Amino acid sequence: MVTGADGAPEWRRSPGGLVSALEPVLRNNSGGWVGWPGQADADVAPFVEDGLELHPVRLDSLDYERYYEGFSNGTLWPLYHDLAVKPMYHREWWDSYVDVNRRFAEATAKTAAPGATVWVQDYQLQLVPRMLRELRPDLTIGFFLHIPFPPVELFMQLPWRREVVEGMLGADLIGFQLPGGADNFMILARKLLGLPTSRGYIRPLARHGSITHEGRTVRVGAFPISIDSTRIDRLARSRTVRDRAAEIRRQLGNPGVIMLGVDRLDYTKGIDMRLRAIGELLQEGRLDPSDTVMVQLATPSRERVEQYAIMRRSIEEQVGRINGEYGEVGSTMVHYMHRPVGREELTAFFVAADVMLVTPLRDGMNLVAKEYVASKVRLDGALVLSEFAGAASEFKQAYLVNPHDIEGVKNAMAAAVSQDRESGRRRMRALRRQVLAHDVDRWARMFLEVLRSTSTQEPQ
Ligand SMILES: Nc1nc2c(ncn2[C@@H]2O[C@H](COP(=O)(O)OP(=O)(O)O)[C@@H](O)[C@H]2O)c(=O)[nH]1
Ligand SMILES: O=P(O)(O)OC[C@H]1O[C@H](O[C@H]2O[C@H](CO)[C@@H](O)[C@H](O)[C@H]2O)[C@H](O)[C@@H](O)[C@@H]1O
Repeated sequence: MVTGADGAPEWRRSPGGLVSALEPVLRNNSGGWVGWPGQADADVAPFVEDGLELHPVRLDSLDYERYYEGFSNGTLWPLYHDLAVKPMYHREWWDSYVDVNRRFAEATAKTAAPGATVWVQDYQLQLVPRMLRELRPDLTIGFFLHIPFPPVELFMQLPWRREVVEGMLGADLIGFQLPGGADNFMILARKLLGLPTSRGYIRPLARHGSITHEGRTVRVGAFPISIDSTRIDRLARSRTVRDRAAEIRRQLGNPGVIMLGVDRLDYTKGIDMRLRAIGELLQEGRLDPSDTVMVQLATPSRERVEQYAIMRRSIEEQVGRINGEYGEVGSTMVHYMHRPVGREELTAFFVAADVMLVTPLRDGMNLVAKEYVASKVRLDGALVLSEFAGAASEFKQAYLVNPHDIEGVKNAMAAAVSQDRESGRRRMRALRRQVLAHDVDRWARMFLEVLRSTSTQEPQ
């Protein structure tokens, strides 16, 4: 919820992959959504918006600071993203996390029909499965983690590690993006809680693991999330988007190469390193500033968290430096926008871009990479993709890079810029086949099928 120009509250779609992925799923399953209204201190009664049933849970300003900015994004986010910055451990943040998780569990317990299926989403709500099971043992509960689950040696830093793992174990099925995260969780359940677990590695979608906990069997699996590929493919083919893409090219001065980055402004996304790589390629004469343009769309995110503010300053400085050195009157090298754009506009940027740069240091999946591929209906374009994004496990035909190896990133960018048409088309065709066959609807169906099958099984 945001305050509109006339001072009245308005509803806007939240940025980020979780909402993009789940909106179509809820619509197709006629489910209700229990969530926070997106504005602190707002008292909002349950309502229906654009056909979706929404059940707001109130957060006050202190909850926002301690639970959302604090424990969720100052502790868990960096801890689960390979310590990209130092996680902070504060007892009052943890207390707030427990308190807010309890409120979500209570709101859900009140809302859910007898025997309903509840699907709890993401790291902000890891305690809800257990709390909800205590309140409503009749429910079937799934939990999905959208971000990476770290190796045991990192997770063990968390002072409340036991509580978090036990919280998640309240679910009947715990889903991760990749088998690696699921395996990490299984090892942790064995080592930290001494629980009996199945052996052998987990495979995406097919091979699941199981953990025995308090007389129940908890299933664990990998379910790589995706996008509404058909919708994006259709949007990219529409006249409006194609015309807008052509206009964007013109507005950028019809350069030979348009490079694009689209990210929440987050230190995990590797925006700074991709700018550094561009700066060096220009300096070495491997990119022609008169024929190349970079567009970076950076959606504002978690702006009051200190590390995000630091990152923003550093990125804006880099943009200024590159433009200062290589820009000319009437032709800017890096076009940087720090505001969200509409879905059609975003798709037009994907259609216009010759090279897409997705270089996170660590990322659960990265839906932007999938959206770019789904938008490339003419098989043009090239995707430079970090090996540390979940999407890399499906996108072998991308230009895969290690974002810690700047020379490797520069070489991949240079190769993507100069790829020959036929090999580029071959790569893009293979990427598109993957993303069109594995859409978000399939992801949700697979998860929910396994979840429903758990409610009928006997404990092992
Ligand atoms: N409409 C719109 N969507 C955006 C914008 N920036 C990012 N997104 C969407 O937010 C999602 C980002 O998801 P993902 O790449 O998985 O990374 P996340 O931000 O860590 O969830 C994608 O669906 C993007 O298309 C924007 O400016 N406008
Ligand atoms: O709600 P915000 O704090 O603004 O953050 C936006 C979302 O970011 C994260 O997205 C993750 O989920 C994506 C879909 O599964 C995945 O592709 C991406 O790699 C993840 O970073 C976060 O997990 C969500 O909870 C946030 O809503």
